[in-house]
This record gives sequence, structure tokens and C-alpha cells, in this order.
Amino acid sequence: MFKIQTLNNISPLGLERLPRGSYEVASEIGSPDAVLVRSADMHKLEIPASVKAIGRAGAGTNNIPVAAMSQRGVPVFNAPGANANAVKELVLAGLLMAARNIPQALDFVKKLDGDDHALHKQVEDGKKKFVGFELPGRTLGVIGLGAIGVKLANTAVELGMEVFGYDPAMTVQNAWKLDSRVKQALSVDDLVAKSQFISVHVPLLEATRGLINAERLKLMKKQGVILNFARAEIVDDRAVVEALAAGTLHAYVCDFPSNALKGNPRVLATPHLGASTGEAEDNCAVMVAEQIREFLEVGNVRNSVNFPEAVMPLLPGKTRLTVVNANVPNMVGQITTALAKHNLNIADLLNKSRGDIAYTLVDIDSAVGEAVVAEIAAIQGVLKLRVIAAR
Ligand SMILES: NC(=O)c1ccc[n+]([C@@H]2O[C@H](COP(=O)([O-])OP(=O)(O)OC[C@H]3O[C@@H](n4cnc5c(N)ncnc54)[C@H](O)[C@@H]3O)[C@@H](O)[C@H]2O)c1
Ligand SMILES: O=C(O)[C@H](O)COP(=O)(O)O
Repeated sequence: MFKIQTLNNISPLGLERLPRGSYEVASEIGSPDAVLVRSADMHKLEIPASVKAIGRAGAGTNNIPVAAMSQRGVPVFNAPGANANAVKELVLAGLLMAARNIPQALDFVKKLDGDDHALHKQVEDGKKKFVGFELPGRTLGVIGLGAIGVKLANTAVELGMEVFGYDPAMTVQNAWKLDSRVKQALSVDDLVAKSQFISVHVPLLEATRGLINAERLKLMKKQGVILNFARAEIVDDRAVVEALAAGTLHAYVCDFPSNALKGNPRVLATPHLGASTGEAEDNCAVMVAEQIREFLEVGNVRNSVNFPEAVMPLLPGKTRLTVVNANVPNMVGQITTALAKHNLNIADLLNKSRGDIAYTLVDIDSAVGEAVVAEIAAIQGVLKLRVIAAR
């Protein structure tokens, strides 16, 4: 029986992928094998030694101590692209709200008073305060052309916008999906200088913290709009508030309210709603639950943010060893030598690496005794070892 601890509400559709006969799932559970999480901050949590994997039912993993988990030989999985459409739609809503002054207009309507005749008069007199602008011909700069950025850039092109994109590490798959009408910016500064709307879709990393700051805001076209549905720390709130006060920025649309932004009439903030649709919650939970299940039951790794992709079919009757080790020379040699010493025949072997981590799957024709397991576990550089019994 595998034990799964949930740190946030995870869609039942995803939890159903962990069959009750072999999985116990609860928010409070002793010695969990894996943790399922959304945005709960795990940095200050004590993560039990029993944890073999962490599944993020979403995209961003900045709430998870990924580097520390790598050192412990624990993969962190996420659900790439599973909530991208939900975020794209909310960004488009933000773009339109800013262009047409919709929140201010709705607020005006709420305050209307009098009989219908008086209301109509106030409407016709007042509407001139909310004159907006249309999107065709306007420029949008998308920083980060990943799952969300590509979808947004393509839709904006369809809406008639001139779209610039910047991403120094775009994947080939995303490059294939990007509309050829999206123009390449040469740098963040180049993109900022060209764009009236700027939308950030990068992960929170040291390199992206404060990506939109006072200096960059000065490069922007006058009356621009910043959209931030990535992470609060990527945009400097205080610099934004100053640019709004100076009238150089028209609006800041974001998913991350803060005290600095609160009450500012030019800030449109939603409460971290980017991925909050039934569809996205289901997609993320299903994807990550399936990945965790496959890792726990077979040792395969799909969509990990710190482990290499490692997928090898496990044939009936074979015992599988999964070994996480430092990515240094002679690890596979030492593992196979130990197996040979115990007269164990290797049926199949896969060794993959990513950065400092290497991951080896070894399928053996027979059962594996405790002595050889202890011998492999004692090899310097082995971080984690599991035996998956033959079925
Ligand atoms: N508001 C929400 O609810 C919500 C929902 C989903 C994702 N997010 C956030 O959005 C981020 C992006 O999500 P995604 O699914 O598109 O991720 P993704 O991994 O598919 O795409 C991120 C892209 O950013 C690029 N990138 C990294 N550093 C960069 C830099 N310095 N400059 C330019 N590009 C850079 C990467 O190469 C990658 O292509 C997530 O990491 C998460 O923080 C927020
Ligand atoms: O990175 C993400 O996927 C989003 O920020 C969504 O977070 P949530 O799962 O807490 O809604």
C-alpha cells in the first residue's frame, strides 16, 4: 500500500488515478511515500525521509525545495501545459479589461442612483470617462514562450495584435507551435521598448526575480500595460506603483495582490486565479497523479523538473532496481559489478542524467537479495535505491 499526503485540495478526478486498493490518500498521514501539492509552501516543512516523490499539480515549483530534494534523490514532478489554456484565457480577460477600462466602468455602474430615466442620463453622460482602445495593431510583448506564452502569443496574433516574443531557452516543441507571425525580440529590453502590452510567463528563478523593474519600466512605451500571471516577485510592485502614479503606465494587471498594490485604481488584481478552472484543476491532478503512480510502481520518470526523463517498460517476472546517484564516472560500472558478483543477470538497463543527478533502472531476471541491495546502497554517490518486486 502506497501512502500519499495531499497538502492542498487536489481534484478528485486526479486522486481517482490512485486506486484505493493500493493507495491511501489523506492530508494527514504518517510516513508518506509521495506528496501531492499545489501552491502550499513546502520550504519550511519538514519533509519525511519516507517521501520518494513530490507531485506539483500545476506548473510552478518555486514553492518546493527542489534543490534539497535533488540532494535527497527525490524527483519533483509537475504538470507542464495542463493549466496553460486557463491562464491564457485569464490573461486575455485582463488585457481586454485594461484596454476597455471595464473594472472602472463596472464600478461606476454599481454606484448609479435614481429612477431609470436618471440612470440612463448618468450612463450617457458618464461613459466618456471609460473610452478605451482596440487591440488590432497594438503591440504585445510576451516574455517566456513556454506552454502559456505560446498560446497567448498565438491568440493575440489572431486578434490582430503585433506580437513580439522573447525566450532564450525555448523548446523545439514550443517553437513548432508558435505562430510564424510572432516576431522575435532580441532581449528583454528590446521587447519592452517595442511593446505597449507586456505579459510575463517565466518561472520564478533568481534570473527572473525583478525582471520588470524601474529601469525596464522607463523603456516602455507611454501608457503601457503590464500583465503578470506568472509570479509576484517577477515584477517590482513598488516600481509599478510609481510608474502608475507618474502616468507613464496605464495599468498593471496581475494575479498577485499585495499591500503596495491594494486600492490602486489602475491595478487589476485577481487572487491567484490563473489555474482555477475545473478543467485545469482536473488536467493538472490527473497528469501528476499518473506520473507519481508510474514512478512509485515502476520507477519511470516523466515530466520531472529535477530528474531526467527515464522510461523503460517493466516486463513480467523481472525485478527492477531504481538507483538515484551522483552524475559521476563509474557509477553504472560499480552497480553492475555488484550484481555480477551476486550472480544476477541483467535483462535491461537504462541510465539517464540531468545536471548533477543520474538515474539508473536495472531489470534483473530473478529476485534480488538484501546483501546486494545493501552493497549497492553503500556505493559512494548512491542517493536512493529502491527494489520493485517482480509481478
Ligand atoms: N497564475 C497562475 O495561476 C499560474 C498558472 C500556471 C503557471 N503560472 C506561472 O507561469 C509560469 C510559466 O508557466 P508555463 O506553463 O508557461 O511554463 P513553461 O515551463 O512551459 O514556460 C516557461 C518558459 O519561460 C522561459 N524562460 C525561463 N527563463 C526565462 C527568461 N529569463 N527570459 C525569458 N524566458 C525565460 C523558459 O525557457 C520556458 O520556455 C510558471 O512557472 C508559473 O510560475 C502561473
Ligand atoms: O504554477 C501554477 O500552476 C499556478 O500558479 C497555479 O497554482 P495553483 O495550483 O495553486 O492554482
